[in-house]
Amino acid sequence: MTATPVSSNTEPLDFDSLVVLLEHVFLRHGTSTDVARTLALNCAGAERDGAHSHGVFRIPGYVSTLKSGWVNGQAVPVVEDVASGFVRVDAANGFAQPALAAARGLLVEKARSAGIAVLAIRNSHHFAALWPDVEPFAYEGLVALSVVNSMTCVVPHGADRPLFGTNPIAFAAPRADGDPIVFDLATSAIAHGDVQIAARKGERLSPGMGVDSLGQPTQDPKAILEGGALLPFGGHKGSALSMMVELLAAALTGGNFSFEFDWSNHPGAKTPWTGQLLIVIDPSKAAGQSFAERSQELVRQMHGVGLKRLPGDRRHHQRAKSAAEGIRLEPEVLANLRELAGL
Ligand SMILES: NC(=O)C1=CN([C@@H]2O[C@H](COP(=O)(O)OP(=O)(O)OC[C@H]3O[C@@H](n4cnc5c(N)ncnc54)[C@H](OP(=O)(O)O)[C@@H]3O)[C@@H](O)[C@H]2O)C=CC1
Ligand SMILES: O=C(O)C1=NCCCC1
Repeated sequence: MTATPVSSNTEPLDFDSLVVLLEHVFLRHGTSTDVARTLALNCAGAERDGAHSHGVFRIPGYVSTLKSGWVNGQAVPVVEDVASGFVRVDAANGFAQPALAAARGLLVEKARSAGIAVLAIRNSHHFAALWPDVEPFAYEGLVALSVVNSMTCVVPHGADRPLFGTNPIAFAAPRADGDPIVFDLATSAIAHGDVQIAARKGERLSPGMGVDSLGQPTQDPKAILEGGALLPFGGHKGSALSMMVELLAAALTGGNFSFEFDWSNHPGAKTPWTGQLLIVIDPSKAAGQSFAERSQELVRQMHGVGLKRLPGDRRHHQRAKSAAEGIRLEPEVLANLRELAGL
């Protein structure tokens, strides 16, 4: 690894320098070089794209989790070729992204030959944004959908206690002109990371996002974090989607439901120990070569009815801005990263 020196002032960082800095942090806290590289690219990519709830904000959580012994930063995923359209990976109590990386080649090969392929990851920890897992498939002309479950903090619609995780769903599809169509959303009214950020900033949340420890509606993020819980987005509809994520990411993969793991013996552990499912489709097997044209037509029509912003537009705008101007971190955030990296 060639480390580009990272300055200690508030000058913006280029992407590669941020990746190297984060690699140092992961390596210093016991991950293998492959895992360090994979997680550093993922986390720096989120920061570059302005996905702040899953950018460098997450690094202290990764570090405390690695220190706690909850996750194996050196895990070597075990890939199983189980059927013509099915790949299974045991992440071996490691992170989900290296498990996806290990199975990716086989997954794409199967999707291209069978038209569709499923990747079931179990025994894995996902602490990141989900869009980086699906977006690259769309740049290769494939459609991808992924779900991952997290930790119990969401009250199912109509229930009175939390059970589900914040359980995101990410989708990516190619289009003829421009970047792929990508969305990535928590099935809770707000991601847990954004509640933490709001609590730190002393901001109040919009109504309908969470309840306090007595189950009463609250807009105070601290009340949600200290014994309270989140609500699903869209009432019974988001709740049904969150239930689906539990079924696909945990029951179908052999991973834990959000309520099944107990990290109480690992103080500092933050990463949910669950599962993840990916479905990859080769659209050329269905609609022929026309899919990207058809998705472009849909975008054209959406713009035609006055839509200014598609899901993913903000990220791509921020990505271009970061490429032109660099990635700006708060001085204390940068200082903390350098300290964690031992630089
Ligand atoms: N690993 C895990 O277990 C978990 C991870 N997460 C992650 O948290 C992140 C944040 O999730 P969440 O807070 O739900 O995301 P947001 O609500 O911020 O955004 C959800 C999606 O909607 C798009 N979007 C937002 N506002 C608009 C708008 N006004 N018009 C059009 N599109 C819009 C976003 O695009 P754009 O990105 O361009 O703004 C994005 O694709 C995700 O990356 C998710 O994967 C969440 C829960 C658990
Ligand atoms: O923001 C969230 O919600 C989560 N992100 C990472 C994993 C735990 C839940």
